[in-house]
Amino acid sequence: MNQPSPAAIRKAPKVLLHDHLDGGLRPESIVDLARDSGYAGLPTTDPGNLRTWFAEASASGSLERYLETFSHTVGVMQSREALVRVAAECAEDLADDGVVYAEVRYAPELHTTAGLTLDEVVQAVIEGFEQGSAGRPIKVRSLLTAMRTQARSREIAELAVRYRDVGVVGFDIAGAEAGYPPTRHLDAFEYLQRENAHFTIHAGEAFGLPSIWQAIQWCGADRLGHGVRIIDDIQVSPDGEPKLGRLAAYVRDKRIPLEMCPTSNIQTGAAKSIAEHPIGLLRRLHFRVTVNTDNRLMSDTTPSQEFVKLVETFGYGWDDLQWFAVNAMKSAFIPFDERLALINGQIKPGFAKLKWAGEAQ
Ligand SMILES: O=c1[nH]cnc2c1ncn2[C@H]1C[C@H](O)[C@@H](CO)O1
Ligand SMILES: [Zn+2]
Repeated sequence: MNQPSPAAIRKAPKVLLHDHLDGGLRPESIVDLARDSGYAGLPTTDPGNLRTWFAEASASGSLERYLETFSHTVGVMQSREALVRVAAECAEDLADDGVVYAEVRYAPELHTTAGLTLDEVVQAVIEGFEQGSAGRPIKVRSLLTAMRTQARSREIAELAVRYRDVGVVGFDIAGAEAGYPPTRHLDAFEYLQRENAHFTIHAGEAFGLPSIWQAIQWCGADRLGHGVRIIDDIQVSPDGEPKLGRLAAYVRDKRIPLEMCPTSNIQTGAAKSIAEHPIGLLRRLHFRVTVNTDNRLMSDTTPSQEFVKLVETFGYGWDDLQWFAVNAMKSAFIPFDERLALINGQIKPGFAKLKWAGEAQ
């Protein structure tokens, strides 16, 4: 079996569960949209400099500072046309990078300052994903996010349920984590559970175990956004023997998916480096780990790039990469039969072809 090169990783069928729509704009489009809409707040109107600006401004070591840069992307995503364009380009860029299935999230409440209704926002994004996916081997679905610092989670949860059969597959909360625990939005989560709806919660990124514990045991999260701090509940003895605390054991036993985003975690200070990122240990311990981008613009990354970094750092081979892709597909919020069809019809055959490329079968 050959080793995964960056070019081959790009061709591999990938699955993305944690990617923010307002964190993945093309710099060229931000400049265009700012000009068309009269948004005057950009730090520069040169697309190359803008790309560098986002990456540098996002690498402060603090989630709160990381989130400040979103004012510029959200600022140019206030019209139907802008949302359709950004969503279509998102689907195109992910398909170009070899992603076969993506759940892309955004907060509808952030896109209403120029007068769009929440429904109009959701419809525009669905339309954009459909446009960008047409004729490309990718399926893109929406997750609706409520901002945990605001008080609209129940309303957004209801919106997610209203659009569940036409492209929205789940719900999430995001934004500053410290001081805004998941239980603040318990009403929304209980509503979603009664509706048999799916949701993930950003937890264990900028706050520790209590946030993860609440997300799972109080709120009933199906998946964890990041969840890196679960490492605080795992002790490794000097001889390398791991000991899992009760919460870590629960997360592993229940196969709760961790939506890990290595580059973003380094920028926000949730991990020191790729080599020290908990993903290495969690993969070894067979947690249900998935690999994601979080914000391709702010983190100056792509799904392939995240895998390239992991291959370089941990020496992962094709079997590891396939394991991450299958884990992610199993954890998606689309129906079981559709997940199975993607695993057997696209992911496994795609990896088989790459693994043995150039070698006798
Ligand atoms: O990694 C993150 N943690 C918490 N909140 C985040 C992260 N990435 C993006 N967000 C916020 C900023 C966006 O405006 C919002 C909706 O996508 O979600
Ligand atoms: Zn995120």
